[in-house]
Amino acid sequence: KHNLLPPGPPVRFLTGNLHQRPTSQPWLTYADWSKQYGPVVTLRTFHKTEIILNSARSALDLLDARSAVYSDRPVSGRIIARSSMFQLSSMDARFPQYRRMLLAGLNRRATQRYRAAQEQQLTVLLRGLAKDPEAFLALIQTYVCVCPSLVSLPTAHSYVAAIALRIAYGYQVSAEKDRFVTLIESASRAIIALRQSPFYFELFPFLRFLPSWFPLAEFKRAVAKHKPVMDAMVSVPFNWAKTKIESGSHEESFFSHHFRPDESVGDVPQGEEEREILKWTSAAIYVGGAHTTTSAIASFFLLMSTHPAAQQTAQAEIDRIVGNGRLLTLDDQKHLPYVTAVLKETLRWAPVAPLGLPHKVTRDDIYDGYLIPKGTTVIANIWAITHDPEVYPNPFVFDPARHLGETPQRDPFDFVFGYGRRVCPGATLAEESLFLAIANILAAFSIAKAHDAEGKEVEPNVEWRTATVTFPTNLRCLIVPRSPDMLASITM
Ligand code: HEM
Repeated sequence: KHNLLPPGPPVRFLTGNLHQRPTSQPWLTYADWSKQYGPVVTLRTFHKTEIILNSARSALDLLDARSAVYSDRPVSGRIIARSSMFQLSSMDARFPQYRRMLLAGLNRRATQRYRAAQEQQLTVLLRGLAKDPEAFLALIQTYVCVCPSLVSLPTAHSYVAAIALRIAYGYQVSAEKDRFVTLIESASRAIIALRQSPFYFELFPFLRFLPSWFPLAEFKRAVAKHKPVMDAMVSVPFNWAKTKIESGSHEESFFSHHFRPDESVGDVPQGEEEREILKWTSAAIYVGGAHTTTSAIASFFLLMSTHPAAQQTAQAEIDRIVGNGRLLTLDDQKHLPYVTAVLKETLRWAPVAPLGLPHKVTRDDIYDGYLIPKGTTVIANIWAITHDPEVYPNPFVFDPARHLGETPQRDPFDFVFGYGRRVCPGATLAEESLFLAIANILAAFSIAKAHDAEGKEVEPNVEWRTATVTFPTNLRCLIVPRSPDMLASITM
């Protein structure tokens, strides 16, 4: 048995499971397969092996407990986004420093530095929501670049974009068509376009050595086309922030905290390589944080519109704490367990990254008697894990109360932010930005199902985008201020 891979759907000669690979919401198909083949499922495509972990136990046993060998990334991603923090090999000499820099700049103590900026952006968000709730929802979608027809809408009011850029660089998003937001969104679209490139390149990475005029090297031409905007995404904000620091007119940020303008000053000299790492870690804050947090806020709107009782319970809790209508801050969180439970349940019910990011194992391993060969891509099916009835009874029911009481169910934060040495370094910041957003939105607004032209409620008909970061599309709901006074006082 030790030479056997974990079970999986039957393979065809040469192409393996290619004919069965799901093209839409693969996490659902993988979860179905796990009922037949067990929680650890093998998939083969030509010579490539992928192992999908569909249970909490297998994900924690392998990706967390054996993280020393399960923390590499597959090569294909590295080809798409060279030097990107997300794809950096765990064997790369720069990896520990990348991680250290991100964790030190984004841990709970460090994020306190950004509280004022977060609260300021929050006021902008609440005002924007009051002024044009419909547009706000469109903006969320624009932000994720799922709908090209919406891309021209102003993204400047986006709470998350603004927070990410302020925290990363101390940059304040300007009114409409902000140049950094536009640039970064163009680069995000380029990355999405590259991900849709021919699959054979992913399967046979050696094709990257073909000259770009070669017929099969289409992907290489696409990389060359998109490279300038992807490079600009990291270097333009970097150069802006550097100039600000050098002129002494900067706002405190992740960047300013790590950047040393003069190499000879300070106890740690800053060389070319360290600057390069800082450039990519700063960009990772936007790339990693913006779409994910936005997706969670979108799911929150959807769930509040369909679960009025949960919404009212959360609002009653908020009203008891801040009857006077002030802005809720992170210091209030300890008094708001139900609101915190709404946040946890939103991320459990609609995990933002249903398949996380792929890991790669760096040496042969044995698990439950099966072989997991060196080089295998290992994917945690986060969606299946947060819908596992053994961990979360009645998993399809949205029930914040499951996270409360003497014996709360397992904290979904243990799963939704990934695992081991690759666990999301922005988890604390994400939790804080999300808490601030949802608590204050609940304090100020009521969220209900959208109405049709005759004023009748319309059942939401959302579809979940198939991508690394999913998102409820076709999202519509009715957002109305709970009371004009309350709104006026918290956005004053
Ligand atoms: C609701 C919000 C978020 C969710 C659900 C989320 C989830 C994830 C997941 C599942 C991974 C992959 C972990 C793995 O490979 O096992 C990840 C990686 C990452 N996330 Fe997040 N994330 C969120 C917000 C953020 C924020 C706010 C930031 C930055 C400030 C961020 C920065 C990153 C980075 C840089 C990585 C790559 C880590 C690495 O490859 O070593 N994320 N995130």
